[in-house]
Amino acid sequence: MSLPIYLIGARGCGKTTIGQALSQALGYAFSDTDHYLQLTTQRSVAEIVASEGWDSFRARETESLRAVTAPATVIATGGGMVLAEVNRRFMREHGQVIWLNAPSTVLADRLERQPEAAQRPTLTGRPIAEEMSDILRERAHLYRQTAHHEVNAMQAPEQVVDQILQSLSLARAS
Ligand SMILES: Nc1ncnc2c1ncn2[C@@H]1O[C@H](COP(=O)(O)OP(=O)(O)OP(=O)(O)O)[C@@H](O)[C@H]1O
Ligand SMILES: O=C(O)C1=C[C@@H](O)[C@@H](O)[C@H](O)C1
Ligand SMILES: [Mg+2]
Repeated sequence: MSLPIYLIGARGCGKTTIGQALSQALGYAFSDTDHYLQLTTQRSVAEIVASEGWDSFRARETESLRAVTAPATVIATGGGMVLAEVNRRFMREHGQVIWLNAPSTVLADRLERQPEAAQRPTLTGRPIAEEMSDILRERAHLYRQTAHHEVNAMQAPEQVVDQILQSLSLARAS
């Protein structure tokens, strides 16, 4: 049985972009916990947070992780999935976990180009460059301790996918 592959990392590191390409390369299904929540609630992340608050969003996020977990599936997780110990343990126990790592300056640049504010509401109210620097400082150790493999997410998407395949000793399906 092929274990699920979880992609973790901060906003803008490419979990959705790389996850879709990786799933195609492997012939796996693709799921995204943020998209799953959007579909099942018919609300954006920003709307859920505005009406219920972050704690409720985080609880829903934990449910979404369990709901999308399936064999032969690449799962793009929300940037804050690693905050809860229960989520960190679940991912390590149920699959292979990949951290897409890039400096905060690169992440902030990508998010400035494509903010998608409905799915990425501000976490701190601070300018994006400062926020991403703070977020990585707070979370880097959680991404590191949760991941089985760390991949350089500054490379072109095709190279990121190849590095993940090499890390997992998996060949491309085609
Ligand atoms: N390796 C890459 N090189 C250049 N640009 C990239 C790369 N990966 C992703 N991007 C771009 O960065 C932006 C954010 O990517 P994406 O939405 O996949 O990130 P994410 O990790 O899923 O973010 P979130 O946690 O907010 O869902 C997109 O505009 C995407 O095209
Ligand atoms: O880094 C975070 O805490 C978040 C990342 C996004 O994927 C969304 O899950 C949400 O905007 C929160
Ligand atoms: Mg995403």
